[in-house]
Amino acid sequence: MMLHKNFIDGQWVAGSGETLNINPSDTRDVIGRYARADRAQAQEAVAAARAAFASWRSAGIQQRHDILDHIGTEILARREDLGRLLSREEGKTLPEGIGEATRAGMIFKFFAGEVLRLDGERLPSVRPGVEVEVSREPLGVVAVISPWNFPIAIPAWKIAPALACGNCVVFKPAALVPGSAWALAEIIAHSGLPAGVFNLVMGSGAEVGETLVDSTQVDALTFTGSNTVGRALAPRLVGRGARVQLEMGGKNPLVVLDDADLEVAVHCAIQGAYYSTGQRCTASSRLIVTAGIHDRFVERLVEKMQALRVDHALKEGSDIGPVVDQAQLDQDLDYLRIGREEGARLVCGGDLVERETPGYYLSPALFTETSNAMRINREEIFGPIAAVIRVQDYEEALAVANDTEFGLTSGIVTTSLKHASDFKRRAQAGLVMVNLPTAGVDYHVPFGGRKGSSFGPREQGGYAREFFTIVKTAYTAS
Ligand SMILES: NC(=O)c1ccc[n+]([C@@H]2O[C@H](COP(=O)([O-])OP(=O)(O)OC[C@H]3O[C@@H](n4cnc5c(N)ncnc54)[C@H](O)[C@@H]3O)[C@@H](O)[C@H]2O)c1
Ligand SMILES: O=CCCC(=O)C(=O)O
Repeated sequence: MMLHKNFIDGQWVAGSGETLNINPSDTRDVIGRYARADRAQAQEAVAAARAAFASWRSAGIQQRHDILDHIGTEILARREDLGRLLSREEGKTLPEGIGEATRAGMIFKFFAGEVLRLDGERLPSVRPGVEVEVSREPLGVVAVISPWNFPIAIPAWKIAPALACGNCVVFKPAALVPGSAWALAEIIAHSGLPAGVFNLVMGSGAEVGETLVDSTQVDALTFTGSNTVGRALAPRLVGRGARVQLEMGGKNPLVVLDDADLEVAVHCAIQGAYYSTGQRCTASSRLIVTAGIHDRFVERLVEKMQALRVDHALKEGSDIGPVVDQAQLDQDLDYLRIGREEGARLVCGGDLVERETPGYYLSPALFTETSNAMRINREEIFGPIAAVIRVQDYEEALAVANDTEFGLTSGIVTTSLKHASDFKRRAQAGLVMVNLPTAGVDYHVPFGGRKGSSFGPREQGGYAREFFTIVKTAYTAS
């Protein structure tokens, strides 16, 4: 089996060890061998990025555009294969895997366009005979640290804007999903980028991640992952004057009001809570339902849940793939136990499921009779588990929805324009969804949360430049 190497300063290099990645739908299936970088290699990657910065920052915008556009074209041309690899490695179903690969391609295309739209301002000065220009400059070396659950789209929405704005990149993917990261890196490596502008270092958070975080040659870190890790890293970057952007967990509410269309409500709950095995930062884990529709909603939801097929991610007809690995499965099972101990009623799912292939299969689970104070409603589970919280009216629903330390996405299902408009104004979240699942976002508009979910400027869309550039104000005597 070929060893997939790290990419440093334009060269493919072996690491100090190697990692095997395993298919969570079939644990007998070893996907590949991946080089594991150590501290020294992470430092070499940073040094290469630093050395490449001077010329990349002044590369013409046509060259930058063409390279990003080429990467996007290549990803789109290979989306079926990339999607298959992603699904085999992460466990989301094949349509979801191909969808994510497609999204990554579109992101590179979008940021190719952004290269041409990076604008500045020319303003009159308050002093006669003086002109003012406001321009944007790249930051330097950007470290990209990403999680396992969107192994190609999240790296894409960090790497593409970083390069578009003229930065050099050192990319450290999550250790569970080196395959998708390596495939993306291989496309980037063949795109015509000068050596050192983009570097891939696969390895552990404790070794490679920590090295990037503490390197004084790294000017910015864009991180997506858990709150525990993100919050611990941020002060170290801020402390040495580096920029940091964190996208972290969620405990996203979906409010269902009495006047909701029942089928829309159930569709949003199924999609938001269980697709991608519930392993999305945007997943709906708290279903906040008013009393008048509560019983009908639960009954119909359980009916639909029972029809979901949990099976091998690559099998046609699978709605939900496996949990990503044993550690995440243990966490899910722990929360199922905690929910029961807290007095919640498990009305559906939560069973380990046996299929033709040995994998981490868990049937989608629903708790009812829960309160917002329970741990299952306060802590991110990150699996196919949701809990219903019964409330009396809209005001109570809104208060419960906002009563969380997180604030990534918040959804409502209603036919009332008044409540929908009010919810859009008062939901304490970075993303608000009306009659749509809480998960599933566009690639050309800002993405990010509030409160404990995020820190720093938004990712994606034109807003991405706020993080990846620094503003300069120049005064000229005319
Ligand atoms: N808000 C968002 O946009 C978003 C998107 C996807 C996932 N997430 C969150 O990600 C989490 C799941 O992903 P995960 O388990 O990979 O998260 P994680 O925090 O364990 O790891 C994320 C990344 O950080 C690295 N890392 C770990 N320890 C490190 C350290 N000490 N120093 C530097 N790097 C370190 C990991 O190797 C990995 O690459 C969930 O909490 C989920 O909500 C958030
Ligand atoms: O897991 C975080 C990203 C979620 C996302 O991109 C989506 O819901 O579409």
